[in-house]
Amino acid sequence: MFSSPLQNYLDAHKVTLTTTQQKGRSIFATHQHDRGSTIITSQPVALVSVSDDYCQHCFRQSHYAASEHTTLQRCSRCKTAYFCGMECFKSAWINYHRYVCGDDDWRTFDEEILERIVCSLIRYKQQNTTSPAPLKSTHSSSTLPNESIHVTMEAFSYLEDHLDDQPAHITQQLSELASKVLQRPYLKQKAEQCGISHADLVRFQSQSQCNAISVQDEHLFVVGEGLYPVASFFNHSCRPNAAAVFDGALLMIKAIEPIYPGEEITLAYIDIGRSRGYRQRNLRDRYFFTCDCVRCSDQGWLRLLDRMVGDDEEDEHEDIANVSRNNNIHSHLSPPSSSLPKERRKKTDQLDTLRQHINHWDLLTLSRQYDRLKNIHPDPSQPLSLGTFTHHMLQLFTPYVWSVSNPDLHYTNNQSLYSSIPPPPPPTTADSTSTPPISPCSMTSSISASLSLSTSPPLSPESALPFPSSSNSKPAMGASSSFMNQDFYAEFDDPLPNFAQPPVQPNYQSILTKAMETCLSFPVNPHSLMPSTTTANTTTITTVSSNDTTHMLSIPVFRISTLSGVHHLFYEAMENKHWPFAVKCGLYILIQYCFLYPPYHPTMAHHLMMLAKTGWNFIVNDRIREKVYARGVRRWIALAKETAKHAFGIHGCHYQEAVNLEWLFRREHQLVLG
Ligand SMILES: C[S@@+](CC[C@H](N)C(=O)[O-])C[C@H]1O[C@@H](n2cnc3c(N)ncnc32)[C@H](O)[C@@H]1O
Repeated sequence: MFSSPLQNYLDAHKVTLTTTQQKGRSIFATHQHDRGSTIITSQPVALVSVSDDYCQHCFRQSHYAASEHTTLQRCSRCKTAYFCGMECFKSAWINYHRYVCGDDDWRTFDEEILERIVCSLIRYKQQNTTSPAPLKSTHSSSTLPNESIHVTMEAFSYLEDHLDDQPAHITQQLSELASKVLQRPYLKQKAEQCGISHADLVRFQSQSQCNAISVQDEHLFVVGEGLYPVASFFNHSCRPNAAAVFDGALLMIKAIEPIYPGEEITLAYIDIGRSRGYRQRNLRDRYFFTCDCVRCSDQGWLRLLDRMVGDDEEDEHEDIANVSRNNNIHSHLSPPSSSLPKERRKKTDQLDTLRQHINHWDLLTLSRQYDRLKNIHPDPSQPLSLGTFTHHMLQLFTPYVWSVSNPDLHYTNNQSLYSSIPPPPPPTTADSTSTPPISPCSMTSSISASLSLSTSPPLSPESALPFPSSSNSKPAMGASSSFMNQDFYAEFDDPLPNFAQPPVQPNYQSILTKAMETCLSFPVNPHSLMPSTTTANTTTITTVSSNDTTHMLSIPVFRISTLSGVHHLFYEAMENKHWPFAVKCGLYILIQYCFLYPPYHPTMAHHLMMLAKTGWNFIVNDRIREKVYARGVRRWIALAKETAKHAFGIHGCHYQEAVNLEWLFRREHQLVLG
């Protein structure tokens, strides 16, 4: 039987394309895909950059992925486009740049995507021998067949367009756009010669709207938009088992759970950290379906979640939520709601309320109380506060969420997850016999943060401790075992807390179900200051304001509105280097993410890395020596490393940063453990 290039390509990657009645074409696994494995890569048929900081062809800052330095070169003709090297410049030139180099015409985003689709199609139809080189992976040395242009274009020909579902005014806009693009001098004649009509362009644009994907850099910032035909076959779930991450502009679909033969492989098209109302509206308006996943369906095991976090869009602070939430996979987010001055004032008040709650949260006391070994749990007759909620849930979620499904994290033998990864070189260059000072991690206002090893003064003379390994000398590069095999993570084997008795089954689903049931069992405070359209848990504290008037302040602990606000405060605190405050925000966000995202989701890996760095800066800058904090930071580093390894891969910046931070922590841990 004849098999097409696309079929062969999918077969080689152990997946199959099947049509189901409910979802149309869907991708199913034919073999097991381990967590962290790259299921497939996908080449774009059209790609638009929205950032000048990256090569406009491959979306990297340098031709050499490992290099931290930007080495972009400017096109000498138009002096506006940047490329990382000659190879990318040539490919971009063949693709599209030759048509627009020096052309000052302003194009909308949709116009540019459509032009690029038409250019790719013309080139393919004309069987042009000067094809641009496909994007290459810097991450893997896979022996699987690369995606040929035939595979990409065959997949493109099948893309869902939903043209019949588009409202009339949108169809009209698509038609106007198609006419405009067809007027471009470099397209008009060629399109005609290739038999590409106005109706085709209308369809392409409609396809683009329900298939295009936001391209993100490693820090989850959106750097462009692309139409990736092969990746477009994956359907959506609000609890996906795979995620799209990018190696430059090359899209990689990674398994974030073990996926077994016969299982459908799903991605999230929208940010799953949003309310049910927001998700449903976006999926309906842009993708024309009603989600029936385990979280959205009335029968799904995760159905309690939206009840807990609030399922109305009103539960969200749209503008606050947008501060750092650009991690939705598919683009064309609806614009943020208009912010009237009154609305703004309300939100500022809500942030102030949150700030007060976080200031009242006694991190040290609660960290000591909610120790898994002590089996403390909050008074079931009182509503939970931000602090009690966070510390209570931390016992249940970490490290079990990660470790139950991952024997590596049990650390019962020396073959831990480090066994194949050499430790980083000691972070000193000048004198290999002296120990460099302990230093904080740099955290700029952006999410991007890297280890800064040379700028900060030593913590104290005692910080220059020898390595805590059996010998007092530094480990040789590449020698992992003597460095990593102590019971550094022994506390991960703590017993379950009392409230998880009888023991929850050792799988993620039962832990999460137990956590949701526990949270919903706490009483609700009726005096909430936040929007309240559904039942939500709130808490009350008594505070004394500056003019000594006692106020009752209450917040809904689990709600997405609260998460959005704390998210905002987390970034604010990091920017102001207010580490204790940032740590509290980071812990609360982690717990909410444990509910909202699968544990190996890229958003989770990214947040864990931020939390690890925040924790490290807290103990270093504030010269903290409490053992309970050291344990916490150690845990965040381990989990950041573990999650980043699976979500982004060991070549990604998060994993490398976690390895470096672990190295620093281990070197200093005698100091911080006292
Ligand atoms: C990116 S495409 C995915 C592939 C698509 N099923 C196809 O046949 O080409 C997106 C479209 O797939 C369908 N789809 C994706 N996820 C779905 C889901 N969970 N339930 C129902 N339809 C879904 C919707 O029609 C949506 O507009």
